[in-house]
Amino acid sequence: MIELADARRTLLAACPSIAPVALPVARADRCVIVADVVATHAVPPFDNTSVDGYAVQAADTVTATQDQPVHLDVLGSVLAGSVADRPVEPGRTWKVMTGAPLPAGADAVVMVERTSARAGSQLGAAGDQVAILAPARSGAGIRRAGSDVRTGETVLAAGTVLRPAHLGVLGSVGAREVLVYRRLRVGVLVTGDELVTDGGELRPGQIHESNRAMLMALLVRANCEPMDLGVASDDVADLEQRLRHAMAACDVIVTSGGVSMGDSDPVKAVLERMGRLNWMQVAIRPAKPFAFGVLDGPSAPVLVLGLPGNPVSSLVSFELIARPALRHMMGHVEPYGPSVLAIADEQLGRPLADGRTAFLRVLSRIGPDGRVHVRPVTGQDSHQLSASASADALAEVPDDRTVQAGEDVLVYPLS
Ligand SMILES: Nc1nc2c(c(=O)[nH]1)N[C@H]1C(S)=C(S)[C@@H](COP(=O)(O)OP(=O)(O)OC[C@H]3O[C@@H](n4cnc5c(N)ncnc54)[C@H](O)[C@@H]3O)O[C@H]1N2
Ligand code: MOO
Repeated sequence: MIELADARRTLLAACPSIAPVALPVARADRCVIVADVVATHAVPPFDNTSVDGYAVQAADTVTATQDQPVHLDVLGSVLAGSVADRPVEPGRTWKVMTGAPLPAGADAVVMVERTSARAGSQLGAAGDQVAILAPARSGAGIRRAGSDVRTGETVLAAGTVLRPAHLGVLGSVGAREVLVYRRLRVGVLVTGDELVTDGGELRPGQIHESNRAMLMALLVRANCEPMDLGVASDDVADLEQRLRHAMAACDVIVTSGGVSMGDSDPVKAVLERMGRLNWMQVAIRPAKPFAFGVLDGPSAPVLVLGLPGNPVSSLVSFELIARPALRHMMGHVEPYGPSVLAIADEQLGRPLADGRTAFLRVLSRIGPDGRVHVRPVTGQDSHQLSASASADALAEVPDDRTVQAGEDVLVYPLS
């Protein structure tokens, strides 16, 4: 058996690289950017007002009180998107709306609530007078040019995993497209003669298929574009035909089933004929068997990831081995998910010492101490998917020990 860390290292080293692509900003969420993004202009591009109010010279307002307001002549109104056509001079003011350019000559904006003109009032035409009820500090109510982003500043560094606010930042500096590692197109092929996909009556020996929808959803959550390759029967010709079709359309093919020691595993037979595959026995429970290889696709190399068929094994294999490889190909500097040091609320035992690190499915909660607490779900066998579905994390329990209630344990949130 091979340790998980070694299996992951070997796999990551074998992953083909993917050419970057320029995506419209609105379609780039969760992608990793390839190069630094440098602002070609300042944000905001000009001094502007942060409130609805009156742009003034602060010196004019020093004596203003509720009882003895300062009266200023209104030059007109400036809306966001328009510009004042003359400066503010002593005794004068422009009514300004949030985001409007600060008129020249003004050094403060008095909120409309601190004037005799209440919010929503129409007062703001040239010739009106407004009463200022409180003094304004110089600089109040003003957002300076470049106070968010300076010209020439690196707003996003290469390697950033884009989140919604980053897309906003790209918009704010005028970027329409961004160079990213693109989402991988990943074909999902489940295998097994016993699998029924149409929800119909089960004949003796048959079971309903469960892994395809699960793996496709896991891929979406990993920011990939899954492609359903259907269910291959244990017929070699059918399988080969499906795989060849997939190689033309996909960057990666994920298979489920047929990677253990079974006599008639067609996946093994076909993949071995198409390229060199690495068959691994990873020292983890579940998800021991795993296969991978790089096939010569018609236009580019195609990575094949062979997950075990047992549904829980498939899930755990994806989380611990396949997803890091996909993330690596999509430019993630940190391909592995986050871990949390949690407290075991119950004993996290293992049925037998078999040289494999157990990844028990656990349910987490935040305790009154503010820390993450976990307890195992009931049903830890690799066919007991319904039990695992109620878990939200994997707890790592080394082969040679049991984690006692109250002890710390490393956990990995599930997708
Ligand atoms: N002699 C040995 N036998 C097994 C070993 C071993 O080391 N020596 N390893 C076991 C482990 S661990 C696992 S995990 C499984 C992996 O088996 P395969 O990847 O070859 O998967 P299959 O044999 O095709 O299926 C296993 C099991 O899962 C069911 N299955 C498969 N695909 C689906 C699906 N899409 N939906 C629902 N259920 C599925 C299948 O019917 C089998 O019951 O091997 C052990 N054996
Ligand atoms: O690795 Mo298997 O997943 O133990 O059942």
